[in-house]
Amino acid sequence: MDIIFIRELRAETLVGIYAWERQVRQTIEIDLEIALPSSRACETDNVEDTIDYSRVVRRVHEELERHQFKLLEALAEHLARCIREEFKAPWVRVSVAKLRMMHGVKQLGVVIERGQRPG
Ligand SMILES: Nc1nc2c(c(=O)[nH]1)N=C([C@H](O)[C@@H](O)CO)CN2
Repeated sequence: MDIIFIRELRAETLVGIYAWERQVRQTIEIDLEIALPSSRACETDNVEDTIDYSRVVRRVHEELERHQFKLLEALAEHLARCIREEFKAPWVRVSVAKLRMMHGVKQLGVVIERGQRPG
């Protein structure tokens, strides 16, 4: 199985369970691992045969502009579904973290995996 990864993607978005969090954008950090439907690009050297990670980054920013969530779980689920559907990815791992939300904690967040990880 081949995987593309995107690490430490930072985005500004409205997310949180408290009223103030739905008015003030926060920086979140996203890590993605996305299984490729095939390893064809390793042979063809053609970006059309893989998932273009720059397109994924653009789509993540677009989705975070369009949608607001209370929980990081719901935000992660939305991104996982979007990536699986649009890029035909059989499996994704999505990690979403808030930075320094609590005293003494560098990051808080969730990791979800969706789909079948090819063997
Ligand atoms: N499991 C979760 N717990 C909490 C979340 C969350 O998204 N998932 N969010 C909050 C608040 O919005 C927090 O970030 C503000 O302190 C609390 N717990």
